[in-house]
Amino acid sequence: MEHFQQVEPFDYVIFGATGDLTMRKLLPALYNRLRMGQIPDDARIIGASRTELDREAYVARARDALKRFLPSDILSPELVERFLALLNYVPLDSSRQSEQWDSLTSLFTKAQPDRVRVFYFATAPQLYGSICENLHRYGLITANSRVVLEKPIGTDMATATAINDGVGQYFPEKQIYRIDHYLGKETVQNVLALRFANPLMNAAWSGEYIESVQITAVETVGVENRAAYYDTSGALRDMIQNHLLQVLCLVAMEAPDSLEADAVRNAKLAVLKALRPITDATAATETVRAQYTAGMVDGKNVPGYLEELGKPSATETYAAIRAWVDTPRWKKVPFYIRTAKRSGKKVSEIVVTFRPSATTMFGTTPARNRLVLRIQPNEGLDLRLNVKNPALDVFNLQPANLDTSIRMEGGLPFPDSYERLLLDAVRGDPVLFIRRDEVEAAWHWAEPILEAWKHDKTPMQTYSAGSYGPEQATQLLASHGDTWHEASE
Ligand SMILES: NC(=O)C1=CN([C@@H]2O[C@H](COP(=O)(O)OP(=O)(O)OC[C@H]3O[C@@H](n4cnc5c(N)ncnc54)[C@H](OP(=O)(O)O)[C@@H]3O)[C@@H](O)[C@H]2O)C=CC1
Ligand SMILES: O=C1O[C@H](COP(=O)(O)O)[C@@H](O)[C@H](O)[C@H]1O
Repeated sequence: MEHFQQVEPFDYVIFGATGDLTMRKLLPALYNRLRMGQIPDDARIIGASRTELDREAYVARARDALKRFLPSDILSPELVERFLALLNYVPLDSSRQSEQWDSLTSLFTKAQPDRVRVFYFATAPQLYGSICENLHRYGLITANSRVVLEKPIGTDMATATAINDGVGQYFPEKQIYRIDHYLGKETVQNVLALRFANPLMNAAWSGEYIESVQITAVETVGVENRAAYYDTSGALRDMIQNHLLQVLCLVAMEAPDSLEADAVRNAKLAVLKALRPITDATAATETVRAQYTAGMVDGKNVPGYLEELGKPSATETYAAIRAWVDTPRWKKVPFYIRTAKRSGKKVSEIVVTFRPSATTMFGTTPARNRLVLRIQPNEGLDLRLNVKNPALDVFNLQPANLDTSIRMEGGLPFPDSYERLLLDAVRGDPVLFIRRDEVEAAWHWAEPILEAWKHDKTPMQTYSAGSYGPEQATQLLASHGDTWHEASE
């Protein structure tokens, strides 16, 4: 099975090796891929960060992280030891020139020059340029090297350009892998299968049949220990400019010629470029922003955003936007996007509502067909159709739901989105990573909204933690005769 094919031997250098992302996501994901037989025993994972640790101390941290972030039933002592044997650690301030780099370069002196080398930047984006400069200075970049960039790629166009220029000076675009973990989700990739492998869907996938699209990613967590980062970001930068626009692209794009990286990225780019600008003049009617106040989530009282932060802030923890894709396919189809912290539940989904049937033969108007693609949790899809109500002699209708779960073969749990992406970088397959022009097109659309918000064109609303969001978000849809789909429906 291709899914379980072993990749070629590689060296993965993780900058930011002691950080939250590495411990919570990257090491557990790599362990899981070793467990699946995809990582050869002569692969190497080299952690680098400033904290002075020897290899043993780093391995102890990694061992704890696996225990903490993976279910115990998948942690076999033998596999854990095999995984830990791949680890090395180098204390290194990667943004400065120093002899500390010699420890890293010495690990590569005997390495075959064509062995795959992945440099993963799990650290602050302002360091990316100087890390690349040092990688170049110390002769670490080879023809078979790739660099993986974590989000955020900037907080606006100017900062994104600075990051991309800084990295682009040392790595050609084809060696740069900008990660968006939503593209690593199986159920997000499934949008392509559903649309293009099913003539039934493909034929109906346009404004002729589709009335509206909703893309939701809401979560119960607040900003917790990431408050310092989040307050400089907010819902639009943190989730919409990247993850949710990428999902929108997959829903709205024209069929790519193939699944080759540039074919898919060109198709997504065309969507991003077709997004209707939202400006100071339209922000008030097309966008909603809000902050959570104290409330109850999962049966527990939780404080409001400003209380958590301990200072005033104009950062939104909720955003809802009515977006328009100005292409012939999507004429008159609103795309509603929303994201929230401290929502009543954690749900990511795409809801496609079809136009009503024009038939009058049943006396009543049939309910609209509706397709719900559950990204998470309960990964699957649900298609609402109309059938005859069998309990009645007269022709009356009732809704019938074709609901199916998407499951892993053999009942395996869904892989974490990082698993696939981490190894795609080794394989040299950038299809699920973001090209520079996509990042820029996304900022081109998002930045004027942020500007309008800065000018207070859209008032900051509030919502209670644990609720569905502010009333104004309901109004955003009501003005088009729509309602948000809430996952329990
Ligand atoms: N945590 C998460 O869930 C997510 C994080 N990200 C992104 O991933 C990146 C890392 O996030 P996160 O792990 O949370 O952050 P942390 O603050 O937890 O970790 C930052 C890491 O960078 C290291 N570091 C800082 N400065 C240097 C330096 N000059 N040279 C070498 N290493 C350095 C730190 O170690 P030391 O102090 O020892 O140097 C630490 O290992 C950020 O860009 C973040 O936006 C993206 C999505 C989710
Ligand atoms: O990138 C991010 O995503 C998470 C939500 O990811 P999910 O896979 O759990 O839906 C979000 O919590 C975080 O703020 C954001 O930076």
